[in-house]
Amino acid sequence: MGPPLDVWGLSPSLFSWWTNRFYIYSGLAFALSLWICLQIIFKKQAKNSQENSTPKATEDLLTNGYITLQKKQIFVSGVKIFYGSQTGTAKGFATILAKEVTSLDLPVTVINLKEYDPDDHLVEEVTSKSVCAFLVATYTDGRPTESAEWFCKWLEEAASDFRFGKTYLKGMRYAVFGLGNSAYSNHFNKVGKNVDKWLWMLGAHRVLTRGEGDGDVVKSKHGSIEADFRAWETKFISQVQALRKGEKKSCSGKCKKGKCESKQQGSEGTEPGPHPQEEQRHRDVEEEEPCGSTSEEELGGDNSERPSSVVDVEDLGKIMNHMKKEKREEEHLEEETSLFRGTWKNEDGEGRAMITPALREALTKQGYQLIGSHSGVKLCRWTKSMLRGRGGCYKHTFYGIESHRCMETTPSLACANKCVFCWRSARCQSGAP
Ligand SMILES: Cc1cc2nc3c(=O)[nH]c(=O)nc-3n(C[C@H](O)[C@H](O)[C@H](O)COP(=O)(O)O)c2cc1C
Repeated sequence: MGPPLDVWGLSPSLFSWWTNRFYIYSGLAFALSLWICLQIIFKKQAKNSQENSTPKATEDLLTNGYITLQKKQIFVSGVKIFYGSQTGTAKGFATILAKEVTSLDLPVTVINLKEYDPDDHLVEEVTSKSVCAFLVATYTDGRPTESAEWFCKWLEEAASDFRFGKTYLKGMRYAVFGLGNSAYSNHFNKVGKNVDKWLWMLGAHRVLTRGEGDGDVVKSKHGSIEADFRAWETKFISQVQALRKGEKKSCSGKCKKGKCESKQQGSEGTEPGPHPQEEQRHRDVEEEEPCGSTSEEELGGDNSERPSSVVDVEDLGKIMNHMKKEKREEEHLEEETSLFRGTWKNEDGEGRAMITPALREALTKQGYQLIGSHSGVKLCRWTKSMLRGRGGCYKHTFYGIESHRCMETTPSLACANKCVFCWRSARCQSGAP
């Protein structure tokens, strides 16, 4: 028994509170935790409803009382339409296409190739996020229009110049529509084919198979050059819409050989894939998937690789056998070669080294003997040819010069010109001092 109430001077109610204090404390603690839980739930609900009420890409999120601006990702910033026209057909098509693109609410620029300097501006397309459409006509002997002459010349040279490399235009997205007439069977649409091929060789990403406009109404795929263009234009617009949403069409295997450029390049690999419904929609619109296969086939090579700019004929067999390995090495070599212009130093840290480890490895593999860090030398392939009884080079055949006894050299590995064929070595071969 505890002491009597009077002893503590407590009233009976206070006493009962005191004896039941444990239950009262527990009750209070429970009520407090319940209140906290409810607060958390209400806050979460409020946040969710706010998130759902505004599109994710454009919303300004209220977080902890601070406004955070979330950037909208732009997949296509606009469309640039380049045309090479003589009698106005390509120009007219460019105007029609521009109107269609404008209706998508996308900025569009129509550019006459005559007023465009690829040397200054083409590389901008790598980062511009534009989609470039080329509408180019073919003229006599497969030549471009006067207005597109310089552009084509530049592109052709760049595509075969290893200094530009196979990734010069990586990131650029393009589609080509060629205008021609199949009556000129030998050169039908040659300019369109070439522009498509050269851009591809420079690493640009073809977003749509090349369109071929045929002025011969009998042979034209859609009945006329205008109909050919309309069919291509529909595909192009559909493709731009898909790209704009950040979609990347997958290959359904409809393209030739079942190969899809989008798979090979992977340059847009970060972009999310298409929704099944969207994909179906595109299939409905298109006769074939917009994956490019043209240039790869024209070049007759493995689709997985762009053609190499420098191929030693003697090593062709080996190169073919080790295509992928070579490609990796060439990229490495390209990287290392660019160091000549910059900061690479030799092992002693003195001045610029003339040969990098990667270049050394590549040249050794091609059969060159390296001299110091500056030169390379290799037995002329005609020497082997002569020894095998297969004849010598033209200098021997025509002029009796025993050039096969000479050695093919790369006089200076540090030469800034990087000519594909070195005339100094040619002089050496011909026996000149
Ligand atoms: C003189 C002349 C030569 C042509 N040569 C070719 C040719 O070699 N290959 C080809 O596919 N089309 C050739 N064509 C067809 C044109 O490419 C075709 O008419 C095209 O639509 C012209 O486009 P443009 O009006 O924009 O200049 C030639 C047309 C003309 C008038």
